[in-house]
Amino acid sequence: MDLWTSFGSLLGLFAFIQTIMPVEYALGRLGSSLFDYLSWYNYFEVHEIVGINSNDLYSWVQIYLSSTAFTSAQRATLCIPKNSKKTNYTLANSGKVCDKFKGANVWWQHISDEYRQSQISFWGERPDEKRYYTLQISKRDRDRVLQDYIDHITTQAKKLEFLNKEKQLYTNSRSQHNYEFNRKPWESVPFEHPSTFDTLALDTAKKQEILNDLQEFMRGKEFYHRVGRSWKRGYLLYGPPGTGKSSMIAAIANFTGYDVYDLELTEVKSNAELRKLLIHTTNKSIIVIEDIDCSVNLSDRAKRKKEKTTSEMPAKPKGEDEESRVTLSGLLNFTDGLWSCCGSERIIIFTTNHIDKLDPALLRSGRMDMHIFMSYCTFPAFKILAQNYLLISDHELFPQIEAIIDTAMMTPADVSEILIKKRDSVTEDPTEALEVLIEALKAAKDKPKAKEQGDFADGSEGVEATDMPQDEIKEEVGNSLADKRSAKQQTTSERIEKSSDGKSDCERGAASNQGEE
Ligand SMILES: Nc1ncnc2c1ncn2[C@@H]1O[C@H](COP(=O)(O)OP(=O)(O)OP(=O)(O)O)[C@@H](O)[C@H]1O
Repeated sequence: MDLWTSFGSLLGLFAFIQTIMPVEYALGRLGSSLFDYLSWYNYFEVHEIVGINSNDLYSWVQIYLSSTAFTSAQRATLCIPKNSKKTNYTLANSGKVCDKFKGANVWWQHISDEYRQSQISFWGERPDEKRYYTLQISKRDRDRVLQDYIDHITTQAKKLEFLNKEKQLYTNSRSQHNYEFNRKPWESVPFEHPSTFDTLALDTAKKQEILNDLQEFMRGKEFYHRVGRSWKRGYLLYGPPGTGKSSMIAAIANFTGYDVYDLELTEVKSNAELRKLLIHTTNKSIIVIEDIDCSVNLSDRAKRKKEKTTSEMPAKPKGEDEESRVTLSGLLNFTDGLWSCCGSERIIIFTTNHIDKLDPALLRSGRMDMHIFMSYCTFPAFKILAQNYLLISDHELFPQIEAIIDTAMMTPADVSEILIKKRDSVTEDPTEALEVLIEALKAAKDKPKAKEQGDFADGSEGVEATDMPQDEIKEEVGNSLADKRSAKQQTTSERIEKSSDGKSDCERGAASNQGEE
């Protein structure tokens, strides 16, 4: 009798439920609950949209599943997104893949449902797409691996996203007019420079030292935090034109995967604008100021003060120009002032052909942590170029080249130029290319005398070598004396394009920024 009473009550309850929800729905829910209860597995849905917001986890899962390990899926969607060269791989609708984590098997399925939006828009009711992933995991493994697995997916996806991200090359160079209206401090294009540490002609030990330094820096988050320093590193690249300073920057960008901000200092009107530019750079980036000696008047303050007192020129009223242009102190604040800490994992690179012109304050450790001398082409550097351009690692003419290359003082750019013209010999015999190079090296060896007399074949003039004492330079940069000599000697061989007013771009850039102190 009791049984019949209970059955009657159940029917009553069922009738009541039926009045408030459709019967198919009730049966469907009942069926799926029963299925969930009896199944060996748990199912988790990761929706693309939660409420009105996009779900980050959906994107991470998508990136994670698109990694090559998952090309085992039977159904996949392939596409090449606009502005990308890489093929994107995603699970097709209802496509399923299996993954393994900590000994457990998990299955992912991608579902894409079309459904009618409940809201009536201006155009009437319209179908929309509801996309989500279903994660299937055995109940036995769920508590043991689920949280770790989700963390693993997020970490891996972030890494993949960073590696696959197209690097950008930013510049602040634009007219004042645009700047006022745009209010966008940087503009960018995809960064596609092919230079890498493999193609860079540089002594192996020096190359390795730089690579180690970069690696230490990139995994130094804990370290920088522990010692209370902001996570940034400064490199000063100096040496004659054509020794690979720009190529080195590109190689660093390709190695780290960081975006490059090429800061055109002559376009920056004030310290405040410089600060604004700095704030608008992202983490994991390289901020470059090329030819820094040409951008602002950064010559040694002590020297300039001395020059001022000996000259009869009346001093400018204090602060007259401070607000209207970038000053040395503004630049120093940019590199290690309070505002420089507003981001992390940043590399600042300055390049110069005239290290002797820079104020020592700019060179001190903490600002420029590593001073890298880009030298004339040495024999080990030549061997890298020979490998790149002629695909040879040895040749019977190599000893001849080794004997004269150091005294010839030829830049890697000049050597590359000769080898590139003779690249046809790759398919035949590289001997002709090497013979032409030997002739050029011999000619270059005899050239310094002519250079000192300003007797350039192309009509450009040599520049006065600096009178800065060697021990002073050595103290500043801590590199070998011989290297410094070469760095200074390059000033005599530098080619500067003269315009009709007789001034070089460098001279004009520096002149426009003079008198800031
Ligand atoms: N060390 C190098 N390794 C490989 N290629 C080099 C090297 N140096 C120069 N080159 C070649 O010469 C070209 C010019 O070099 P790059 O612009 O990097 O020199 P730079 O020192 O930055 O010159 P500048 O001071 O005039 O800007 C490069 O495109 C590259 O082909």
